[in-house]
Amino acid sequence: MVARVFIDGEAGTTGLQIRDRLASRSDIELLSIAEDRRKDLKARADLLNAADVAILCLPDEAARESVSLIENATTRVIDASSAYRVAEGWAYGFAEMDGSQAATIAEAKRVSNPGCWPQGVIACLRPLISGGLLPADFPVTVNGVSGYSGGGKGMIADYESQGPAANMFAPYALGFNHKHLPEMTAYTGLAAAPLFAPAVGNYYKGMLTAVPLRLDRLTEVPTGAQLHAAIADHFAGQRNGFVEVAPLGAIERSDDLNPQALNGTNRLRLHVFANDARAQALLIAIYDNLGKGASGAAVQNLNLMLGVDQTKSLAA
Ligand SMILES: NC(=O)C1=CN([C@@H]2O[C@H](COP(=O)(O)OP(=O)(O)OC[C@H]3O[C@@H](n4cnc5c(N)ncnc54)[C@H](OP(=O)(O)O)[C@@H]3O)[C@@H](O)[C@H]2O)C=CC1
Ligand SMILES: CC(=O)N[C@@H](CCC(=O)OP(=O)(O)O)C(=O)O
Repeated sequence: MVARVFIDGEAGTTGLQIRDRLASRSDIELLSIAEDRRKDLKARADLLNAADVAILCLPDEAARESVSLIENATTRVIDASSAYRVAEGWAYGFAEMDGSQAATIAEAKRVSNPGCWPQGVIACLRPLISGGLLPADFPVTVNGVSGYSGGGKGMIADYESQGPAANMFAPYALGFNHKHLPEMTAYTGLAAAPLFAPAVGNYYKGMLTAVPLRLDRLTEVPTGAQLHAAIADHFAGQRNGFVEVAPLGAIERSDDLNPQALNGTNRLRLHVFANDARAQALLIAIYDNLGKGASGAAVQNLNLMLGVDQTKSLAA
């Protein structure tokens, strides 16, 4: 069967990348909107209702509008915005998050694609909190750097107009109220929001999240080997998953800790570093903010929903 897919927001950064990934697929018919009617409610409503799956690559408010325009019971939705990440009735589209999440996504009518930042943080912390190595009320700080494409067309234009003169490393969200905090908190299993201090680098795409841990606060201090084993075990059972765990403390190539190392792929790689004598550890995740952080994850979720037994190449 050929599935009809409409990408609402197909001219944006995420939408274009999804289009590129689906263009050569013979099992998918892409429904496209005329350039001059991209924001026309009637034209969007017609295509949203004609689609088997609608992928929303829009600002939050426009994504909510698209959902409200769907009048039939058959159109399934993948929303790339942050409108529905912790909403009732929506499956969170991080397939490797738990053993059962891929099946939940496969059955869902409404899937919310994760934000780019939370996936790395959830991948690092969820196994440790659910495995009892860290308590839910552990005081967590998250740092990270993203390429400027994370800010969409507006930020891309801004950085590209400045070129090398643009800020190399610009911390932001300094009111500590970033829009990803609710999903980061909910799916890590933390009792309260972490202190999240992200930054944008002067490069196009690629992301690194870092969670430093002061373990000396705990009565039972896990070793680096125990932290690493809990994370590695958590992801060991993935079927066709894209999360990989580097050996404990391993930096095998100089490029391993480069935020751009997995650009152009749907992979997400985790690293654990530790000093047991000091009871300190650092958890790092590396991935492409436009790959596993957005378009790659959306295509992975689409494949699950369509029952495509995906190979690495289908999402990457
Ligand atoms: N970039 C990233 O790394 C990630 C982005 N996301 C999320 O995905 C969504 C899309 O982001 P991104 O692609 O970066 O954003 P862009 O700004 O690059 O693209 C958004 C697109 O939506 C279009 N649009 C805006 N309002 C409407 C409307 N009312 N009707 C129809 N089209 C509309 C815009 O039109 P126009 O071209 O005229 O501006 C634009 O083409 C956002 O919610 C974003 O937060 C999620 C994960 C990562
Ligand atoms: C560098 C940069 O600005 N990144 C964006 C996140 C991109 C993303 O994941 O967006 P959604 O949650 O809307 O899907 C930000 O921090 O707001």
